[in-house]
Amino acid sequence: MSRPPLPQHCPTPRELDDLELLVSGAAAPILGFNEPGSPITLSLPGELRTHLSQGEEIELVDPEGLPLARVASTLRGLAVTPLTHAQHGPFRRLYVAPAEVRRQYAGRTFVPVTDLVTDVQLEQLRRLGPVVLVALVGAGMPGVSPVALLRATLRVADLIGADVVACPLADHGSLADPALRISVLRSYADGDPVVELTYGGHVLPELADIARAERPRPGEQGLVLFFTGLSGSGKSTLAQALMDRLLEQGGRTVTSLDGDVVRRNLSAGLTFSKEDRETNIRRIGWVAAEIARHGGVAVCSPIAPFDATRQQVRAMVEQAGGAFFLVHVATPLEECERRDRKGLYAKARRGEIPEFTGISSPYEEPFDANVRVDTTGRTIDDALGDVVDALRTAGYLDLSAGPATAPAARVTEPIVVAEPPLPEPTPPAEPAGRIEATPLRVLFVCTANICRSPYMELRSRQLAGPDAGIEFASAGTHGFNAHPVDKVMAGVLAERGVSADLIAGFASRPLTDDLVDAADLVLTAEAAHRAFVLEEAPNAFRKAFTLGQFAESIDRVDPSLHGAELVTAAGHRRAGTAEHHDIRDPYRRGKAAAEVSANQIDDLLQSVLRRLALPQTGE
Ligand SMILES: Nc1ncnc2c1ncn2[C@@H]1O[C@H](COP(=O)(O)OS(=O)(=O)O)[C@@H](OP(=O)(O)O)[C@H]1O
Ligand SMILES: Nc1ncnc2c1ncn2[C@@H]1O[C@H](COP(=O)(O)OP(=O)(O)O)[C@@H](O)[C@H]1O
Repeated sequence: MSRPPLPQHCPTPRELDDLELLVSGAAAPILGFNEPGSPITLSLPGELRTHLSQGEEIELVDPEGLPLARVASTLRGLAVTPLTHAQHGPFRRLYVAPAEVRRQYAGRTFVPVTDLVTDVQLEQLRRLGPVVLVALVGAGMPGVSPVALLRATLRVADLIGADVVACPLADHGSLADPALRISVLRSYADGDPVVELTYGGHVLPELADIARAERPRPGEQGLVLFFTGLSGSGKSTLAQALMDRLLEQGGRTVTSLDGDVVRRNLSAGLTFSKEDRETNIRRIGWVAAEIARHGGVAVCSPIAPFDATRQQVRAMVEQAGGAFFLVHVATPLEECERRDRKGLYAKARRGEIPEFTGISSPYEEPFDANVRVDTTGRTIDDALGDVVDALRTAGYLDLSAGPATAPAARVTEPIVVAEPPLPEPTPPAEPAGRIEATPLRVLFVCTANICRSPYMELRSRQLAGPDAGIEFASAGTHGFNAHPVDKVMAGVLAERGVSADLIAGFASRPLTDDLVDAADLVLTAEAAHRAFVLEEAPNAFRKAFTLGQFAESIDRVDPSLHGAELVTAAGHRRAGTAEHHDIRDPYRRGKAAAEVSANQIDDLLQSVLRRLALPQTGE
């Protein structure tokens, strides 16, 4: 008698990478999922957990349904029995198991690579002798896409006569990740040296084309504009108006995924149950992500009432390399019902339409919207202006010179879509009744301007408020143009109450002499950044400090001094830089590390901002 087929489960990309580590022996001594203290975990739906707990097996399949392994519950965790190996995918030949790597490359130095190699790193590699570059390509690990990392690492290997191995080590966002990384690398090196690359330098010119393709400017990156809100809130109207602007401007391919239209085509036959709504939104998300993957703009306007489903769409889009921009059309229910354009609210109130959003089915307000627009009592153009402004500030699209709101500029202003101007930091509104009219300009500096210095800048703006008489900006010694805040750090900022608009409006930039010149005070994360600033701009000597050093220095000067006077005084009584002043880089070290750095920064900002802010008149 044939046995009934095993229940199947398709793991997440991260879990699939972990499965490969387990099967290849790279994770040894970890042998299965969910072992105590191990970050290699598999999360399963309730019914499959029950199945396992009854001593039955389940089958893990890849997204195409190919069975990869069987899993059974044991005392240690979930044991894995491999079935088939993943056989396709770019550069598959480089995914060599540790035992084979040891056989081929014994005696070499092993160097993990997670990003495009820099000039400084190439020199380091040349000094190491014969090396094997281990490209860590697991989910969330490389700074570029896995295929780009492998293509780039092969080029570097050509330059120095090295070999390349792909290792699917993923980022689990866990405190156990560093230990796992060491252990996995040891399984390849087997006693041969493992050397980490130093941080810093400029991406090699030989890799410039890969860097360019991987890090498109916001004006070239695929973009999903997702309008969510109640029926009648104005989603379709605003989405359509925005589409028109995009089309009038030209230069991008634009696809509309309107709620009603999708319901008549892609999602025909679905009901308005929670389950069917989720299916509907995931379909929209899937199509939108594919559009973004190829650099297009998708404009979506379904109700999308559930936060979790919207998050799934965001993840799909970001996974495809696109940007996800959420517009909450926050017109209140009373206004939507007053409009009742299609007479549906009246029917819903009479009980003729079951599960009607806002009446008999929930709408979960987004907490992560890039912009929130209440259309009550406003013209369409006016409401659309909020969206256009937010898109420009975030650096995604500049439609501000479009014909609809600026008729005078219609014929005179050509618009370059591919390279939108970087958003200027918005100066705080002119404070009334201040002692000094010119604000103090503070520039924060770290390496890439995506993690520590954005945290310092945005948190300072929030803590100091608009009336402190201080302008905050940030830049990176090795910053790229227009990258958003690192996701983990953005989460910490949001949890600490920094507004979504502020976070979304951030765009990274490289440090320039002009930025240093324009600043009254330069505060860096580490002493190395301060040294970099001074190398480029030696005259900045008296105004450049590490944040910790500045906090210590201001304790030494007259406590009645504030603002620019305080900076001058501190410049003459500076504390030395000390290692304990440095704020360590939490990038890619998970949430806990980001919080440690954020706490350290918060402590320092508390004392620094209080002294920098000018006392209010009348105090
Ligand atoms: N029960 C119920 N609840 C909400 N809406 C209803 C319902 N039944 C029909 N309609 C009409 O369908 C439109 C919403 O479809 P969506 O696909 O956007 O909804 S969802 O995102 O799947 O929740 C919505 O259109 P919009 O007004 O454009 O939002 C309604 O016209
Ligand atoms: N400022 C505004 N922005 C958008 N729509 C508005 C505005 N003021 C009034 N409306 C009207 O509200 C209705 C919104 O309907 P629609 O765009 O179909 O909403 P939804 O797609 O969210 O169901 C339209 O009749 C539109 O003319």
